[in-house]
This record gives sequence, structure tokens and C-alpha cells, in this order.
Amino acid sequence: SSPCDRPVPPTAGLSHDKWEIHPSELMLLEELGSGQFGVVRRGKWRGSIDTAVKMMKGGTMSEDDFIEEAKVMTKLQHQNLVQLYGVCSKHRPIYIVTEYMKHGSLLNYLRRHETSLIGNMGLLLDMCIQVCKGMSYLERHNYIHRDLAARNCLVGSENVVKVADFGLARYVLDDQYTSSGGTKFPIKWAPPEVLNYTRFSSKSDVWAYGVLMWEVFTCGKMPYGRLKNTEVVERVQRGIILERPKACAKEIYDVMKECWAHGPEDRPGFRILKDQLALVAQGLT
Ligand SMILES: CN(C)c1ccc2c(c1)CCN(c1cccc(-c3cc(Nc4ccc(C(=O)N5CCOCC5)cn4)c(=O)n(C)c3)c1CO)C2=O
Repeated sequence: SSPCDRPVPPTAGLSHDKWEIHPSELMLLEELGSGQFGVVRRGKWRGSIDTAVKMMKGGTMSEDDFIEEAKVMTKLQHQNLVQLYGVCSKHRPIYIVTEYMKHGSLLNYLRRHETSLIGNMGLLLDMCIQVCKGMSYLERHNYIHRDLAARNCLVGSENVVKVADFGLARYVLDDQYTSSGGTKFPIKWAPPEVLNYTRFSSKSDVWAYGVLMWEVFTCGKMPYGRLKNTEVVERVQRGIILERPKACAKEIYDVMKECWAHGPEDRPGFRILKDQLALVAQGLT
């Protein structure tokens, strides 16, 4: 697309480091929760722009590497990706400033609205399609999420769903999270090649996307229930997959099953998935 029809990131022209945000232009508001890197607060930027501000707790992130990567991340712009506006990196703790999504995580949204969502297959499918569009954009830019799950997607007004925190897994210092043997490693969203060789790719994101679809059609159930991580690893390596959720039509479950092909090369890419889900959505109307 030509530069003129790409939205100019609001950080443009701020300073020669256009991804650098001046803390004086941020007004910090209520706490939204805390994640891998510490507390996140809602903020107003330049008086009017709604933002979420991650305030990096010391020792949680390899900050210099992230600040370098932030320059790339601010260029990833898509209506189904939570936009990184910039960073405040001239002080400690550093701040990561992103677009604000008023309904919080997709996982909590699904659990909070289960009664109104469970019968609405069209809406659940639309949420999956929005995530697929965001992931298809990342795939096109050879960008791997590494921790795609409903907890890492966010919901805005009018049921807009966006993928958040893509690529951040690379900067987490907690090895309980980064090593596949760690207690915080997302085992239940990981394919065999990640469990065995931590080999991440857009095709391992596709496996995780299949699990995210399962989360959506169960309105936020925990995959594999209360099975221990060791039991899940054993099942996944033996090719046992998640069962079809009651609220999920067979042709939607067929797409989920494609995402769980044992070999990454046998899984479709997000572009293909997008087309398949669009056809299923047409068939539903
Ligand atoms: C390494 N990986 C994968 C990471 C790293 C950091 C994080 C995450 C994964 C995911 C979790 N996380 C995190 C932590 C805290 C906040 C945010 C977080 C929360 C937002 N929004 C909201 C809005 C409302 C509410 C809320 O309280 N409610 C209750 C009432 O009904 C409406 C919803 C919560 N969050 C938001 O817009 N962003 C951008 C980030 C986020 C998401 O960003 C992180 O900060």
C-alpha cells in the first residue's frame, strides 16, 4: 500500500525516534491488571488518546533487546492487532504504550458473557475470523506470536477482537515461562515440535489458533480440563486432540482439526484458514 493510505502512527514526528513517547504527554489512570512484566494501567496520551501502559517491573524483561524490537513492532499495523504506539525508554521503569481495548481479554469476555454468547455461533465464528485476520497479517510479515491464546487477545467496542502482545515472549526473563519444562510455559497451546524442540513458526501459531478456536466455542473453558501438563504432552505426542465443543458445528471443528495436524507442514497457513472460515461463515447465514 502506498504510504499515503497507511494510517500515520500517532507517534510520527514526536522526535527523531518516532517510537519514543514523552512521559510528560502521558496521564496514568486506573490499573487494568498485571501480566508477565508487571502492572498495566489505562492512560491518556496527549490529553485524548486512550492507551494501556505496561510499566516494566525490573528483572522481568530484556529491555534493551525489546526497545530495539519496538521500532519494528510500531510498523505492524492492522485492524486486528493491538497497536503499539511507542515506548518511554529514557527512564526506568520503561513504559510500553499501546492502543486501549475497553472490554479486556477475550478469555474473560467469553467467560463473563457465556450465556449470551453460547447460542450465537455466528458471533463466535466472527471473533475467530478477526483473530485469523490479525494472525494472517503477522504471518505475511514473517512475525511469530509465540503465545497465541484467548488470554492474549483483547476485545474492544462493537465486538472488535484484536491480537495482543505478539512477539513479547522472546523478551521474558522468567525461565518458568520460557522453557518448555517451566510451570508457566503454555503447554496446552503448544504443538509437538514446540514440546520436543521448541521449534516456533507461524505453523506453531496455527496450532495455538486451533486451541483458541476451541476456547471461543467453549466460551472460555480450560483446554484438557484439569489434566496435568505431563498428561497433555503425552496425549499431544500420541495425536490425541481436543474433542468437538457442543456449540461448534462439524465444519468448524473440521477447521480446528486441520490446525492440529501433527506435522507443521500439514497445517494450513492463516491465509488459507481465513478463506476457509469465510466460506463456513457464508454457509451459516
Ligand atoms: C509475554 N506475553 C505473552 C505477555 C506479556 C504481557 C502481557 C500479556 C502477555 C497478557 C496480559 N497482559 C496484560 C495485563 C494487564 C492488562 C492488559 C491490558 C488490558 C487492556 N484492557 C482492559 C480493559 C478493561 C479491563 C477490565 O478491568 N475489565 C473488567 C470490567 O469489564 C471490562 C474488563 C481490563 N483490561 C488493554 O486494553 N490492554 C492493551 C492491555 C494486558 C494485555 O496486554 C500483559 O501485559
